[in-house]
Parts: sequence; structure tokens; C-alpha cells
Amino acid sequence: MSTTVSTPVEVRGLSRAFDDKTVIDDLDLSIRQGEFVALLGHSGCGKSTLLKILAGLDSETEGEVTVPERRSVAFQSPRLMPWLRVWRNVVLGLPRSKDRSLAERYLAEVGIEEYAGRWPKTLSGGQAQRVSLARALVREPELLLLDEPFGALDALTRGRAQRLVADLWQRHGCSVLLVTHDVEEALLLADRVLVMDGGRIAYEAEVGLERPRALGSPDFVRLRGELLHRLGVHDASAPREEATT
Ligand SMILES: Nc1ncnc2c1ncn2[C@@H]1O[C@H](COP(=O)(O)OP(=O)(O)OP(=O)(O)O)[C@@H](O)[C@H]1O
Repeated sequence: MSTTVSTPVEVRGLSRAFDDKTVIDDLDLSIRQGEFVALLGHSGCGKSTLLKILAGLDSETEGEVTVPERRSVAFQSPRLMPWLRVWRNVVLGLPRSKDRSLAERYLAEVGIEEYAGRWPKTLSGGQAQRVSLARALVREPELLLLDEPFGALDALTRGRAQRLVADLWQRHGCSVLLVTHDVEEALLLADRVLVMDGGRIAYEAEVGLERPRALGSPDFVRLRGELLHRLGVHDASAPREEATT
């Protein structure tokens, strides 16, 4: 893997095998500067493996991967250190790891600066996920990697967290790769939605809808139908033809 400053993501001919099982197979992927890309695909198709390779937490078996030097990752589980107060979790591992005001600045960005002095166990799931986002953002990433960050949240908290991420992305201008199982989430947030299958990007859709996006708009419904079709999922909300006898 090579890293560059201010370069979009470029992946060429990436393969990753575990023992004799190929999970990623000759995959190509480009992400433009500042682009928000969502990655869909069936469970076990290799989404997290791809994200981990981009994060530098796993390595490729073959291929070329170029990513920005400054990149951060947030997972479905916030993975906070229980023995550190919230603000210390945010700046953990940074040269400025004693700078509470730096942590508070980013906790304010995600709307929870008042929790800086709390212990992680006293936070709700949504609050802990915000801390995880603050920890990712304090590194001022050029690439933000999100692995189902809203998967464990209830619907209301999830909606709020999605709006927060859309807002943070617009403010920070970083590139984002969001792994999700949720077609609507992908279409609400992303510029481009990719479907992974057979170890590659099997399909992609440019979303091209104005933000903020409306779930029920005809273009949204059409794109959702296309993506569900690609995923081999029946769209239960699609209008049905009246049965004729
Ligand atoms: N460290 C590992 N060792 C062995 N096999 C692994 C390892 N990591 C992932 N795999 C396997 O690679 C395949 C892809 O896993 P991955 O977690 O990337 O899928 P995913 O698309 O993110 O799935 P999900 O949507 O369920 O999170 C799975 O079959 C998984 O068992």
C-alpha cells in the first residue's frame, strides 16, 4: 500500500484471500476527492475486508492500493476505552493527547461537548457513536471510513446520526466510504453507491439527487428499486400492478 497527501483513493487489481478462500478478487475502485461513496453487498461479500485494507488494518494479497495519509475509521461498535474519560478517548494516540480543549472542540462538532468528562459506560449507544465520530474527525482525515456506524442504533437515533454525518462531510470536505446494509441510508447520503459481489464492484449507481433527499421522491424510489434488484432483494414498498382476473 502507498499513501499520498491529498490523493483520492485508487485501488487496482486488489485481491485478498484468507487461507485458500478468495474474498476480494481483482477489485478496482476509485474515490474522488471529497466524494461520498456507499458500499452495499450481502453479508460476507468482503465489504469490511476492503474497508480494513483501506484503513491499513489488513493488507492486500495482491494489487495496488493508494490512499491518503490522513484517514480515520469508525466501526459499528464505538470501541471506546472504558478506563478513559470521553475526552481522553477522543484524543487518544495523538501527539496532543492531553489537550482537553481540542477534544471538546470535536465533541462540540458532534453535539455532545457536555459529555467530555464522563466515563464511556454512562453514554447511550448514540452518544458513544458520536464520540467515535469525534475521535475519527479530530485526526482531520482526508478519507473517512465508516463500517456500518449506525447499524446498532434505533431508527430515530439513526436518522439523527445520518444527518450529522451528512453535515460533517459537507463541512469537512473529506472523502467518505460508508459500508452499510441499508439501501435507503446509502441513497440518502452518498454521491455514488457501489454493490460488491463476487469479490468485485459488480454495479454502481451515481445518485445525482439534490440534498437533502426525500425518501419518497420518484428518482429515489427508482434508484432504490434498481439497487434492491441488483442485490436480489424484493422491494416490498414498490407499487404493485392491480391483479386482473
Ligand atoms: N481475519 C480473517 N480470517 C479468515 N477469514 C476472514 C477474516 N476476515 C474476514 N474473513 C472472511 O472473509 C469473508 C468476508 O468477510 P467481511 O467481514 O469482509 O464481509 P462483509 O461483507 O463485511 O460482511 P458483513 O456484511 O456480514 O459484515 C467472510 O467469509 C469472512 O468469514
